[in-house]
Amino acid sequence: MASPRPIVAPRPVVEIARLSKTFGTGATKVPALIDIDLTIGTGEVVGLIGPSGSGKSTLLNCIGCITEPDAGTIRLDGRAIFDGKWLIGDLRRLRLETIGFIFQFHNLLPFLSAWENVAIVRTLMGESPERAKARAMELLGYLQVDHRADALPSKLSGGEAQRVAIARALANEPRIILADEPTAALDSERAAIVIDLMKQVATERDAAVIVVTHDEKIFSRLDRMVHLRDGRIVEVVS
Ligand SMILES: Nc1ncnc2c1ncn2[C@@H]1O[C@H](COP(=O)(O)OP(=O)(O)OP(=O)(O)O)[C@@H](O)[C@H]1O
Repeated sequence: MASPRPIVAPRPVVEIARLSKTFGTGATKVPALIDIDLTIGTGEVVGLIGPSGSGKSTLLNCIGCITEPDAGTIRLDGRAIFDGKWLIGDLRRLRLETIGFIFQFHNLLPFLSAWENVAIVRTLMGESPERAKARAMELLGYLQVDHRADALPSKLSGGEAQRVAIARALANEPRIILADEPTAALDSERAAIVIDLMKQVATERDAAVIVVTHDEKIFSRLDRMVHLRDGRIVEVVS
């Protein structure tokens, strides 16, 4: 009999303090994030909610080390990443090792099969092609889409493509999964399955999942909803 999974207290994976970001200068100045404080732990699926232009994508991109904040601090998986400036020289490698990205329109490479789209992440990390394929097949199996491993993205349904995209986001065993409108192209049932899968991934793999979404049909499945308005957190609903 398999031994039960030990109960582990959540630990912070994303720690943000007083984070600010302004785009442009002078008359075109836009404060996109103002004094953001947010801590997200293992096992959590957190939604970033708010009207268009409220700063959701900017916050996701700062956590993903794609956009450089102006001020504040970011710690990812216990490591200081930003403190008024980047503290890590190779941000590309940091992203490759720590973060999995999932996008609205899955962003799979159209000329690679489902398994190749997943395996490429492992080969970029230096793994041999054989091992990378084996790992890709395992992840596609975990997401119950391995029967479509040889299909090109254009031949996958929306739900299948999003599962492959999640498998790809997991390929580097990230502690942090960032998803930008991952369910916008899916119907209610498939959207619910995708969010439940993310919750399963967060719990089983000690990861934190952050989802930017306008999709009201998934709100009830999120552990926490962080509401942004004009660059500030105005409400957090658990
Ligand atoms: N690269 C940029 N250059 C200038 N302004 C920007 C840039 N990116 C975002 N902004 C501005 O920063 C503010 C926050 O934008 P952001 O994209 O984070 O909002 P959002 O909540 O994700 O919006 P949406 O729901 O429409 O995607 C907006 O006023 C936007 O116009």
